[in-house]
Amino acid sequence: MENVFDYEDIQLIPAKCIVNSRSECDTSVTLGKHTFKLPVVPANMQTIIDEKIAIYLAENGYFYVMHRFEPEKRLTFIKDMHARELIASISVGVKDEEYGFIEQLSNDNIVPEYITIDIAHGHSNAVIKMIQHIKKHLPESFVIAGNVGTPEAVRELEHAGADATKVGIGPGKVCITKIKTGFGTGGWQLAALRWCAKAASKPIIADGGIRTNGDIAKSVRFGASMVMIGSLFAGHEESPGQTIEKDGKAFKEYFGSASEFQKGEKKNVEGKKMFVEHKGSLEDTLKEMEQDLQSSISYAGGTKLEAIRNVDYVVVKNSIFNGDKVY
Ligand SMILES: NC(=O)C1=CN([C@@H]2O[C@H](COP(=O)(O)OP(=O)(O)OC[C@H]3O[C@@H](n4cnc5c(N)ncnc54)[C@H](OP(=O)(O)O)[C@@H]3O)[C@@H](O)[C@H]2O)C=CC1
Ligand SMILES: Nc1nc2c(ncn2[C@@H]2O[C@H](COP(=O)(O)O)[C@@H](O)[C@H]2O)c(=O)[nH]1
Repeated sequence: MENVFDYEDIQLIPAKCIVNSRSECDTSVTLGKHTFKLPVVPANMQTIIDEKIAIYLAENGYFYVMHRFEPEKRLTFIKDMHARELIASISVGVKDEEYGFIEQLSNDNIVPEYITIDIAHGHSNAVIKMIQHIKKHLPESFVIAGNVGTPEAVRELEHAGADATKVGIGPGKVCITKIKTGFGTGGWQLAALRWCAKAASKPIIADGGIRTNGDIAKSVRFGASMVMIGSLFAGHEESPGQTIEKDGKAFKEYFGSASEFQKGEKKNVEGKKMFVEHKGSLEDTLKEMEQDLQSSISYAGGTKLEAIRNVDYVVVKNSIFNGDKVY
């Protein structure tokens, strides 16, 4: 594979501005039958999202994906979201019991608007079978399948019926897949996204490796319809993780879905736990993301996200931070 690069290696090139204020720029995106305020979704991880955050996001026009690590709560969750006239967006795995769960939803006519098949190595017959099972029993649900890192995988999952694919194996902040297995898109996630996007005929969600708000615009430039983010959404007042205090400063836990902390055992561990600085309210982060993305659209010379897709770029090989820390 030629031209391998990652987020920090790229700068997008400005085009002539056509707005008088950044507030004229529209960051909304349509995925399936619904339009959302931002092309950003907090990761479906237990220290990133819970029921309260899901309700907040849905009520305020943001996309969300609930995690799958309390399976017994999913049915009530969908019913509760629908009772509030909000979209229901859940995750499933591929183990035997998940087949029964999908059939139960179908039998009870409970149809989540979005279902994300969330496993580490999504280019597999297990995921293909689950896509087909969901499409057979819940044909109205929009199916996001992942995670993958190659054009072949994108094509196969789309062909099986996935409505969108999720790209990113190993670029996550609490991921240790790249270290423990030697595989993945860690270190070249943006190039992998471009590679996959060229093969895709349906939306792609870029997952993992976003470290700054500018990386959202770069993901859109290289083919993402939506971006899934964990670490930037960890550490908020509302975040589910445990809070600790160290040297008078507050920190919150952020752990991988394949970590020992999530699994409760040391088996096939591919994730770790870290503590991130407490960073105020989720609402402020979402607002800042929107403003930064509006600014990105203005630099792209347009008024909508699509403008970013056509801008030129340069490869600056690890130099955009000029040796500075990110923040
Ligand atoms: N995006 C990423 O880079 C990664 C994300 N994760 C996250 O961690 C969570 C747990 O993922 P996962 O372990 O897949 O979920 P599960 O523990 O639910 O495993 C799903 C199924 O896939 C099998 N499986 C898992 N990994 C592989 C593999 N490399 N090759 C073949 N079969 C495999 C498992 O069997 P068995 O366990 O017996 O092998 C199991 O049957 C998910 O939320 C996932 O998104 C994990 C790693 C990487
Ligand atoms: N390899 C692993 N990847 C994981 C694990 N838990 C979650 N993830 C992935 O990371 C992203 C979030 O990345 P970030 O850079 O924004 O923090 C998440 O959406 C998953 O795809 C894990 O235990 N191991």
